[in-house]
Amino acid sequence: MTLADSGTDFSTSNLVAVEPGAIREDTPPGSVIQYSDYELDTSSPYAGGAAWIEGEYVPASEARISIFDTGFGHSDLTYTVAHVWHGNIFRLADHIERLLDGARKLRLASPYDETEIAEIAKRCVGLSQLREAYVNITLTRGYGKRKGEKDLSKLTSQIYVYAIPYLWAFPPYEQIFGTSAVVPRHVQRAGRNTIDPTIKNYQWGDLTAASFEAKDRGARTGILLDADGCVAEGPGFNVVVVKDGALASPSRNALPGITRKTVFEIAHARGISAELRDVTSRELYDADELMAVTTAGGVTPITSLDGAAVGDGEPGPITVAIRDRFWALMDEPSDLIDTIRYDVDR
Ligand SMILES: Cc1ncc(COP(=O)(O)O)c(C=O)c1O
Repeated sequence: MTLADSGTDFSTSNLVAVEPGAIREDTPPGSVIQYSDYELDTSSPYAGGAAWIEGEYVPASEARISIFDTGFGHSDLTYTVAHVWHGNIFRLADHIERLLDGARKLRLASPYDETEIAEIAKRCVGLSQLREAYVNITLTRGYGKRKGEKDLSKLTSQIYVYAIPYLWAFPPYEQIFGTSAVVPRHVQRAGRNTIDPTIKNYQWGDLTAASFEAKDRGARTGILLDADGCVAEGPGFNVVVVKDGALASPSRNALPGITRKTVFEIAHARGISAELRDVTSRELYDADELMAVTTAGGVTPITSLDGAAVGDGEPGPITVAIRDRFWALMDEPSDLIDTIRYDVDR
């Protein structure tokens, strides 16, 4: 399938939402990515999306936060996005650990501990009834008693959580058939001495500019370099290069992605070398295979870079093997997954 005949409108957002009201995206028949077959009980106001805002569960459509929250005004926050697949939430503890590590670097105190955050997240999913969900946990510096308070010591931090139908950075058909990327000419990824990209944050100015440039140049997404010309990351994903059977991904100016961690573990379990290190732009263009890896897009083969084929222009064997193993993990009992309880009182 080419991108042109997929029928998708490649709007400027890097996330591809399912149809309004729908809870499933079309997936290629027989592929490893298949939604659960179930119906929502729409008598519950939480059906299809639930949020936790200031100590209360609310239907996602009613979730509102204060305009005075410095998360909004100054992007003074950190967040994570975990996913639920076939009723199992994946690596929630790792997501919360990364969230709280980021908070520590920002000197941002969490109002809840790991266990409490995990319970809230799982309950949002349970209430939503979604077997496949996108789960956002955002920790902001919050707001003060005085409207627009800027004295950081007078702000009360907040945690907001929501579970909604899956939002794909790379929808299933791109994960199966491949996608296209460009290296932006006009923007670089913020470096660690600016807005530290290892702390997951809503500063998306550079990533959004890259998405626009990619669209202008007829590609699906962008792979940003850093100020040294080394590979950083893309709008919502880590980049993994494959050369001569070995994997490499940038050790700096990129988020320590949970999906990338999983990809590396899968590789190591198969005796494939996988290394975090500087990756030069030359290595990007010389790669045998390229992967975009993210919670919101699994393991997606990038089959075209700056209009030229990557390798032979088809999803490569290592990428495909890792992608399939990644999705298989969602159904295997292990300490990577937690089964959601959907039977709790609504
Ligand atoms: C900028 C950026 N890099 C990388 C990733 C991938 O991280 P993860 O695998 O933890 O979802 C994301 C996820 O959304 C991201 O926003």
